[in-house]
This record gives sequence, C-alpha cells and structure tokens, in this order.
Amino acid sequence: MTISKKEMSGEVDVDELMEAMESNNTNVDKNIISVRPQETVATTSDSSSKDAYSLVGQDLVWSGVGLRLLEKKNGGDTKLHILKDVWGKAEAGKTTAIMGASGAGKTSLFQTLAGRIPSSGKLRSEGDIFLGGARFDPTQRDQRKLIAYVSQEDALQESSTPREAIYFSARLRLPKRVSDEECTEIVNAILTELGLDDAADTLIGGGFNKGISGGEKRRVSIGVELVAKPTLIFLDEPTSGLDSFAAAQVMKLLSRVAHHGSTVLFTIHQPSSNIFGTFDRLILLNKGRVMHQGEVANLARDFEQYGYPVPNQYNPADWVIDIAQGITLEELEKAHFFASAPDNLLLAARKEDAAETVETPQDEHVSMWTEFVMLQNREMADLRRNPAFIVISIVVTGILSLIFGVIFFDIGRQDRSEYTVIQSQLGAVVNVLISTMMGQSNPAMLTFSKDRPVFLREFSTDHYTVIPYFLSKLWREMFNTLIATLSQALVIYWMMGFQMSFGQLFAITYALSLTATAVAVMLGACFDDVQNALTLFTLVVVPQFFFSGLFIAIELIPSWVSWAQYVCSLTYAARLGFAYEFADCEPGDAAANCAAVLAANNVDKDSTWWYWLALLGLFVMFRGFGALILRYKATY
Ligand SMILES: Nc1ncnc2c1ncn2[C@@H]1O[C@H](COP(=O)(O)OP(=O)(O)OP(=O)(O)O)[C@@H](O)[C@H]1O
Repeated sequence: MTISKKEMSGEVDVDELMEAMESNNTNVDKNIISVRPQETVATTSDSSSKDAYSLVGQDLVWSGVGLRLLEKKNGGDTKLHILKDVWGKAEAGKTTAIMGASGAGKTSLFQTLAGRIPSSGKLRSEGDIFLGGARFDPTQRDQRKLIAYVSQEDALQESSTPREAIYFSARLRLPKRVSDEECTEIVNAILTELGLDDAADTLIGGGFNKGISGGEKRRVSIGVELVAKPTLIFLDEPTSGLDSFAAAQVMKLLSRVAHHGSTVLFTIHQPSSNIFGTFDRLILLNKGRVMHQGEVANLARDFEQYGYPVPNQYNPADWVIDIAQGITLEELEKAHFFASAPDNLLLAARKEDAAETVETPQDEHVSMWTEFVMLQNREMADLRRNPAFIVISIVVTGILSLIFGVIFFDIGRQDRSEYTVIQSQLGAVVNVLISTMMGQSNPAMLTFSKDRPVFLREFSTDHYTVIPYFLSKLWREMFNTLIATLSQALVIYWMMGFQMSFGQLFAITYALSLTATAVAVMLGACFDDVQNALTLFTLVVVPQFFFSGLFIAIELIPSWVSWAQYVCSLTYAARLGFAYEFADCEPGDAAANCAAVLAANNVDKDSTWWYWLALLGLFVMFRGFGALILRYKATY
C-alpha cells in the first residue's frame, strides 16, 4: 500500500484512507463479518439457541443512571455525585462515542453500563438499563457475557500470534457444538475483516520482544472480542496510544462492525476531526451530567441552535469540549444544554414482546478439559518461544550456586565436634534455603504480573474457569522451578559436601520453592501494580528468616511471636534440612553438637513426614487463596 504525503503528515481523510486500504487489500470481503459465529452456529443449532443469539445488535437504552461516592467527612456521611441522572442510548448498527473533558464522568458512565462498578462499598450505582427492550443488569455475570469489553491496554498473550489469540478466544467462547474447523473459518474471516492477514502469524510481542505494531495489537484486541459475536461492543479509549493512521484504521473498523449490525459504544478523548467524523452518535458529558446527545451529522445544526455554532476550520470535537470547559454551567443551562431524558425514552425502549429481563445464550460451553488443553498448549508455545527465560534462570542460579559452593566449600564433610563447623553447616543449609526461596519467587511474581491482565480479561469474558487456568500455570511454574532447583542442587551438593542425600536436598529445595512461588503468586494476584506485590512480599518473607534457626534458636524466640513459625514454609524446610543433615553424627562431641542443633530448633528426627505434610498444606493453602483472590478480582 502506498501512503500519500498528506497521510504521512497526519492529515488523513479516513474515507479516502480506508478506500485506499480496501482497494489495496483485494482480499477484504466487506460482508465477511456476516460469516460470524451466529450464522455458523445457526447452521447446526436448534431454534432456541438461534433465539438466544438473535440478541446481537440490540439498542441499549439507559435512564436515571447515577453513581454516588459515599464518604465520611466531619463525622457525617457525604455523597459525591459522580454521575447524576444520566440518560442515553447506543443504537444497533451505529457507533456511539462518549466524550467530555477530563473528570466529566466518561469512564464512570462507561464502566457503570459495562457492569464493572459494583454497587457496593463506597460506590453506589443506580438507574434503569434496557437492552433490546428487556431490562438489563450488566453487573450480573451471565448478562455481562453479552458485552465485549476492550480496555485501553491491550491485555494479550505476547507469545501468541494474532491468529492463535483469536482462535483461542473463538474455541473457548463459542459453543461446544461449533467444530474446530468452523472456528478456524471464523478466525480467518475475522483476520481478513481486521486487515490482519499479513500480520496473522507474527508474534504479538511486547516488552523486549518486538512484535506487531500498536495499531495491529488494538485490532487483535477487538478481534478476540468480535469472535464471540457480542451483542454490545464497549471500548475504552480505542485510539489511545495510536498514531493518526492506526487510529483511523481502528475507527473505520469499528464503523464497519457497527454497520454490520452491532452496537458499538466507546469513550474517547480529543479525537481529531476526521476521526470524529466517523462517529454516528455523540454523548457529551459535563460534570457527571449529559450536556448534549445526538447524531454527529446534526452536531453543527444542534450547536448553532444552542447559540454556539462550530466555527469554520475548527475541529468540532475540540469545539464541544471547549464549550463544556469554558462556559459556566448556568450559562450552558440557559442555552438549553443538559436536556432531561425524553419522557418516553424507556417506554419506547421497552418492547411488549420482549422478556422481562434480558435472556442470555444457554449454549453449552466447552469442557474444562478443553479449557485446560487450550491453556496448556498456549503455555507450551510460550515455553518454546521464550527459551531465554529458562536459560537466564539456569545461568543465574548456576553462578549463585557456584559462589555458595566456593564459600562453603566442603563444609559438610568437616569435623562436627567443632562448634564453629556445626554453626557453619547450619548456615550452609539455611543459606541454600533462603536463596531458593528468594530466587524462585521473584521471577514467578514478575511473570505472573505480566499474565495477570490477560487472565483478568479472559476470565471476566468467560474464556475458562479458574481451575484449568491454575493447573496450567502450576504445571509451567513447576517446570521452571524444577529446572532452577535442579541446577542449584547439582552445583552445590557435591561442592558443599552435604551429608543428606542428593534426593533429600533436591526435594526440600523444590518443595520450598513451590511454596514460596505460591505465596508470590498469591500476593501478585492481590495487586495491579507488581511493585506493591514485591514490597509486601519482602514484608512476608524476611521475617521468616528468623524462624530458620540461623539467627536465633527458635526456642529463644518470645512465645507470643513464635506461633508464626507454624505458617512459615521456611520453618518446615529448615527442620527437614536439619533433620536429614544432622541425623547421623559421629558419637561424642559431634553427636552432642548435632543433638543441640536439633533441640534448639524443635526438630524431631522421627516426625519428618509431618514437616512434609505441613509444607504441602501451606502450598495448597497459598495456591487456593491465590485462586480465590484472582477469581474475586476478575469478577469486576
Ligand atoms: N472511585 C472513585 N473515588 C473517588 N472519586 C471518583 C471515583 N471514580 C471517579 N471519581 C471522580 O469522578 C469524576 C469522574 O471521573 P471519571 O474517571 O469518570 O472521569 P473521566 O471523564 O473518565 O476523566 P478522564 O478523561 O480524565 O479519565 C472525577 O472527578 C473522579 O475523580
């Protein structure tokens, strides 16, 4: 495709541009979006599921929508109205933009309509929403399935290609009865519709891995939602972070999608005039209220009637925001902005023959096993495509282990009758355990923080359930941890001359690293920002060092804090290490020193199975909490 100077300079005429794109891309079938799940499904489905799918492309109408923030100030309750009596509609077959100055309430309205603000805690939402003539409650998980939600950040699996990402979404979200071949056909059609044929098999990439462009990523994000044939498509700032060319492509795509029958609603901040010209409808918010609403084609006429005609050569999008920001509320009201909702808005929206509340498709979802297999395949592909992670882990662990090996060289084989030797041997065991704990959990937390937004998006849009996700992640973490702990054990075991068996050393460090990783993932699940998780991790892990027996004998720790040893994985790993390492000592002073170490750390040589059980219990508990937290987070 050739790009004119005009386009290069950013003065892109969208229609011209898209015509150029389409004439250059002869493969584009303008009707291809009609080859979508609904139709494919309909060929093999019964009439009841056809009805369910006939929800596609329905008008969304809302009235009296409010959002209040309840705060306690000066001893009393105060209410801040973030949104007040907001009304509007997003029509099927049209794109509707929500605009407003910063703080006008765009995101609040958008998220309220998308059911992403729970009416609990400090925020209270209210209002009536109708979809296709029936009452719609987007906070209900099953009703929210009808909404495709494309967030500002592209939460995509970096090691997948656009084709794989869209297929993943198709296979897991389309009904079970849609065959794999049909899924592939749908994916191919969507890739063409998105103009992604050329980039279909390039890695999405991110971070240090260069992949497809930002505009292509945004189109993939839209594609993974389109594939589920949603009734409503919600996009939060779909053009943010894109250059004018990519932004124009995305907007034109949304217009095409809407004109094929879908209901497209999005927030947007300061669009250029040519992008603004692609919108069908505009909802202009000001201080949480609807200042103006109507067809974009009539905007010049409407603003002239208000007494604020759009000046020539002025970007109408800038003009409406300038008016909203620059004129006082009183004057705007006098000019007849802020009209109330038409009396018959909801009455007109309510259809006689529609069900009382929106009915959602009851199609059978693919099995948990399919979910697991799909997730597993994605993990395997990630492993194949990111060998650097494993290589770096082996090299770093190997070097660190060599340093320990050199410092504690042969320590385990030395005479234990010496107090300094037994103290150093204890230090060697604890040092290896602490390094195992820290070494494995930090990378796991960082990896998880990258995966977390992908999970939240996919789980909240019904790709899979928590259990298959956690099992596939567990498998991957077990593999990464296995490689790292094995390399560590191979280097240090003979260098440091441990007296326990190689298998025992490996098993203890492996179990400890899995438990520490479970804690890291649990904390990672709690926070959006990995920095917070890392800070809390330090707070959770460092105090455990005091229960390792190295810094202070456990029996000397004050009893009112010593209970904490029972929830520390390091305690049990250290006890196992001491039990195996100091079990058989030469009679005499050596045996006495060994017995003293065991006694000071409450180690019972005959109860090692208890310690294993405790480690397993902690692992299961932290994993379980992690899954529950993630599930909760993904609910909104
Ligand atoms: N959870 C909350 N707690 C306190 N104030 C909130 C909350 N959510 C929104 N607000 C306030 O409500 C107002 C509207 O916020 P909102 O994020 O919806 O605006 P916006 O139009 O999307 O702004 P921007 O374009 O800057 O993102 C702002 O003044 C914001 O500070």
